[in-house]
Amino acid sequence: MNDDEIKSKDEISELPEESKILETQSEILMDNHQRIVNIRCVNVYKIFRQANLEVIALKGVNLDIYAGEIVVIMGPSGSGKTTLLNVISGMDRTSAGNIFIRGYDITRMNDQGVQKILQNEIGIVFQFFNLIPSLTAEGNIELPMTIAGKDSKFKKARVKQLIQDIDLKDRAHHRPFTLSGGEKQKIAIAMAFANNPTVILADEPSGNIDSISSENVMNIFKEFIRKNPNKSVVIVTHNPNLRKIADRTLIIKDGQIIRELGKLQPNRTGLNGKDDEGLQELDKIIQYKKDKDQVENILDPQIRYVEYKNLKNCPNCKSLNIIKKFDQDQGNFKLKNGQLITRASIFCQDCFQLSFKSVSLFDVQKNLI
Ligand SMILES: Nc1ncnc2c1ncn2[C@@H]1O[C@H](COP(=O)(O)OP(=O)(O)OP(=O)(O)O)[C@@H](O)[C@H]1O
Repeated sequence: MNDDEIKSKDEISELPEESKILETQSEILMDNHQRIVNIRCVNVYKIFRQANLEVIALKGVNLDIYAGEIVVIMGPSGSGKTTLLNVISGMDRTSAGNIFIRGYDITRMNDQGVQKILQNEIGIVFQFFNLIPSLTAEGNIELPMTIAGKDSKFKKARVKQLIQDIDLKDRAHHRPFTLSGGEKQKIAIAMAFANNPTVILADEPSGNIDSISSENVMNIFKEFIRKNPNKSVVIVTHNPNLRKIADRTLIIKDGQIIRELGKLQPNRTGLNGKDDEGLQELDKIIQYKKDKDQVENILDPQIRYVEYKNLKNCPNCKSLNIIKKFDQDQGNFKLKNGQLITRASIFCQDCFQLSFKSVSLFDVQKNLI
């Protein structure tokens, strides 16, 4: 069944006053190539403030997600992926910038308007499934429709269709604790589809399931877009396998989209193949962050001096009377030819010269005592 057959005109007229005004103001968004834009972020900022601490989680994100697309968002831990999904869904408010969902600017809506958009236009797949333990698979799938006020005849037909779509007929009456991770994830996806949203947002949908279930999840998303070419799926993940179904992959780092990768070519050797330049670059970024964290852990600011075996003498006067340490200033880690380069400083207690030497992370790890 094509999901568009389900959404009635009445549902649109149910939208609150404020969003109705916006609907008449904003036509369907199109880009320069006449593609329909289901999600548009314009210079989006999100700043978290806690006491004196300020974290800029999103720093001016601009993006368009088109109808018929599956877009994967990847990036190192803490780069802003979940924050981006949260502001797109309206679950969290932006600090600045605009977000349009199917033409509605949700940043200009009151909470009631955003809530309606969230109910009608957006389906969210959570990493930890978020199922109600006391309800059966069917009961969980029905829940978003009950919240949206759908009548029982509609709900019954829709649940039946969704259970069939996710191939879980024999588990329909089971409660979540009797289901596998993969089955729970399928139900979570059916819940996201329930109200026939324009946009599906999934946060690490393969995070807590095995690889076969992960393939199933990919197939469900692919099938959803094939049947509904006017809809979009956005997936945040660390799992490069999900790129297999992505039309585009956006790389986010430090709250900014820094790169866009296209569709994986079927003739390429594989996800980690030498020829997948973009993914290699992503690996480097993720590895860089991991290595940087690791170095920062080793270089505990409380421990000011670390011994570096390779440096025996002062480069200036060759004295052995030297103090060696790694420079821990922020920004002193660089990625060069795939190696994380940091800086060792050598202070000579005879000639009082301070010298520096670039060392790779490999050397740091090997030579630290
Ligand atoms: N509620 C919050 N209060 C304060 N800081 C937050 C909050 N939520 C996120 N952050 C910070 O914002 C930044 C981005 O976090 P976010 O969870 O979006 O990253 P992520 O890319 O999804 O990470 P991961 O891959 O580990 O899930 C991080 O520095 C995080 O600590």
